[in-house]
Amino acid sequence: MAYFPAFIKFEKKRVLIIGGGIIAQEKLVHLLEFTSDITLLSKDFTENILDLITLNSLKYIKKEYEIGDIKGYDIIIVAIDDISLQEKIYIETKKFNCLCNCVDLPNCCDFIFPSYIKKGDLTIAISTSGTSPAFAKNLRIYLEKIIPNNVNEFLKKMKEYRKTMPKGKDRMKFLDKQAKEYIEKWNKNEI
Ligand SMILES: C[C@@]1(CC(=O)O)C2=NC(=C\c3[nH]c(c(CCC(=O)O)c3CC(=O)O)Cc3[nH]c(c(CC(=O)O)c3CCC(=O)O)/C=C3\N/C(=C\2)[C@@H](CCC(=O)O)[C@]3(C)CC(=O)O)/[C@H]1CCC(=O)O
Ligand SMILES: NC(=O)c1ccc[n+]([C@@H]2O[C@H](COP(=O)([O-])OP(=O)(O)OC[C@H]3O[C@@H](n4cnc5c(N)ncnc54)[C@H](O)[C@@H]3O)[C@@H](O)[C@H]2O)c1
Repeated sequence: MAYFPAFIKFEKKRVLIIGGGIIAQEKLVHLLEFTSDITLLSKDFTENILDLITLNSLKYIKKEYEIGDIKGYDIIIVAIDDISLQEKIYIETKKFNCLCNCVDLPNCCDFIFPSYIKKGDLTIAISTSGTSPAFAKNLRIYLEKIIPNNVNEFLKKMKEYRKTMPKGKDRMKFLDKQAKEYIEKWNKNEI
């Protein structure tokens, strides 16, 4: 079944990453752009993860996973190199009101990580529904090069218009025209 693309508010959401290797590190780096309420639990951690823990004052627990460790968290990322334990943890998460992502098992993911571009208020998320993460990554690299760096300045202007102009058809038309003109200029390399 296809995944519904949504942007999740992380406010008041407690995140637990299980695992302390390369993939846990990649997921951590991405999550840190959106929240710092992240706890890590693992038998061991890479030096880079330990640096990120210190830099962002994150909580961490150095131990082997035991049943019950996921209790109290809202979002669980299972980034261990033990696939059968990933599945067991996913099944365990179903007893709790939380969302789980297992890095090796798309079938055991309530959500998947997209490849994404973030430039100020603009976020573009790319997913291949798990079919080809390598393609998602390379499409992200391609799009990153063509999206103008000053796009957030344009968005700030649009935000101001939406704040100051009265709601209604005239405002809708005006905003649509501004957006259309910005993209036309971008196409003509005039930005
Ligand atoms: C996008 C990105 C986001 C992120 O990680 O934040 C992400 N994977 C990235 C990179 C990447 N992952 C893998 C490669 C090697 C090449 C390849 O396999 O293609 C590369 C490329 C590289 O690293 O160069 C291997 C891999 N990945 C998964 C499996 C398990 C499986 O498929 O069964 C295996 C096999 C493991 C093995 O066999 O060892 C599973 C998932 N990986 C996803 C996301 C989700 C689906 C996203 C989608 O819908 O496309 C999903 C389902 C679950 C999840 O992780 O949430 C990030 C790029 C970030 C960026 O740079 O922009
Ligand atoms: N989804 C993706 O994007 C993606 C991409 C590539 C690889 N993978 C998969 O991700 C998994 C992790 O890869 P990695 O390179 O980070 O591995 P790794 O060996 O570097 O790290 C595994 C970590 O899990 C911890 N761990 C293992 N069993 C544990 C347990 N019972 N309790 C607590 N901690 C435990 C280890 O201590 C280690 O820190 C692999 O199975 C790999 O196939 C996923």
